Amino acid sequence: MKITNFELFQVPPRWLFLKIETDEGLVGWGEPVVEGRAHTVKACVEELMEYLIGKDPMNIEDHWNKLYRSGFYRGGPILMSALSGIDQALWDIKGKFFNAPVHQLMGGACRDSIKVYSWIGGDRPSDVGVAAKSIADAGFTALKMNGTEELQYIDSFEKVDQVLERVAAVRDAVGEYIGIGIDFHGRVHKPMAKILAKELEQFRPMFIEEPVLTENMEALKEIAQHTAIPIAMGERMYSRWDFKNILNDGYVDIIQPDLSHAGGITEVKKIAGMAEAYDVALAPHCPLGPIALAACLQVDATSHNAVIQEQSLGIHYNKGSDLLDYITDKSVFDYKEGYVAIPKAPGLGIEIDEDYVRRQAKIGHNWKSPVWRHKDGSIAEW
Ligand SMILES: O=C(O)[C@@H](O)[C@H](O)[C@H](O)CO
Ligand SMILES: [Mg+2]
Repeated sequence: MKITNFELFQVPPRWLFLKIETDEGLVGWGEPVVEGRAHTVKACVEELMEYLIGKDPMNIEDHWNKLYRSGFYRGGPILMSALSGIDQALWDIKGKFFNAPVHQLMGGACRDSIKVYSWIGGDRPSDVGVAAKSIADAGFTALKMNGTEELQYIDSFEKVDQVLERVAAVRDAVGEYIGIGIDFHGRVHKPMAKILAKELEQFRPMFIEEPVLTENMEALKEIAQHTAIPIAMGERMYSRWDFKNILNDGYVDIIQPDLSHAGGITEVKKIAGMAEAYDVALAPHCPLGPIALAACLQVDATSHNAVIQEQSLGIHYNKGSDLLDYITDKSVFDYKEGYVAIPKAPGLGIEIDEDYVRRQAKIGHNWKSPVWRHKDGSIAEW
C-alpha cells in the first residue's frame, strides 16, 4: 500500500482535519491542530507530508521516527501537533486495513469504558452553579471549571475569595461526590498558587490543573506541600522527553498529554506507560474535535492508568459547533452514567462526514487567542 494524497480542512470552531489517502482506497483521518495556530500547523503538515507521499502507511513507528528525529530541530507545539495528526491518520488507515479498532492492534482493551468530564462555563457563582447542575443532571459524574482569570505574582485576597465562591457554588449545586477539576491554565504564579491550593482543599476537588505554567514546573514541589489535592498537568508538554522531568520530580498526580499535541497515538501510549511506572494517572487533554477524542479513547482503552477523559461537548469556547457535527454515526460516543464506551469500529472508530467537512471548510475559521491585560496594562497569561 502507498500513500497517494492528503487534504487539510480548516473547520469551525477552530479545528484542522487531515485526510490521508492510499492507492488501495483506504483513507485515514487525523486532527493536527493547536488552538490559535491552525494556519501554522497546516503549513507544517504540508511540509512533513512531502516525505510520506509514496510511502507505505503501515510503517508508523519508522515514519514517526523519521518525522521526529531527522529534522534536527524537534519537539514543541507546532511540529508535534503536525506529527500527531499524521500519526492518528496512519493508525486510522492501519485499523481499517486489518478491520480492527486501533486499541485491538495495541494489545486490546483493558477497560470497556472510561469516565468523562465536560467543561462548565460561566463567571458568576450563580451561573457556574446552574451550569454544574445541568452537567450532573445529564448523568456526568465529573466536570471541569475555570479556576480563575489571570492573577499577578502577588494579588488581592478578593480574587482568592472570588475563586472560593465559585467553587463553593459548584460544590453546593452538585453535592458532595461529583468530581470537580479546577483548571488554572498556568495563569497563577507560585505565591498565589500555594494559597489557592490550600484554601481550595475544603471543597475536595478531583484535581487542580496547571496551577503554574509547565515551564515553572519546579514550583509544584512547594505547591504540593500546601495541599493533598491531586495536581494535574501536561496539556502543554509535547513528548516523552517533556514528561520525563515532571515524572521524575514526583509532584504531579495526573498527566494530561493531548493526543493532538504530544506526538499522537504512538507517543502518548509510551508516555502513558512511563507514567504508570511512577504510579501517576493518565487523563488525556481534549478540548478539540471528534478525531482527537476518538484517538484519546483508543489510548484510554489500552492504558491501565487512564482515569478520566476530557471532551469538548458543550464547551464554552466551541460555541456554534459540536464535535458530533462532523461524524455520521452520532451515537458512536455511547454515554452511560458518566462513562463513554470504547468505540469498537475499525481504525479510530468514527465515520467522518466528509461532505459536511467540505462544506464547513468553505466557511473556515481564523480563530485566535484573546489578548488579556492586567489592570496596569501588562500582558496576562492566556
Ligand atoms: O484543559 C483545557 O481543556 C484547557 O486548558 C484548554 O486547553 C485551554 O483553554 C486552551 O483551549
Ligand atoms: Mg487545561
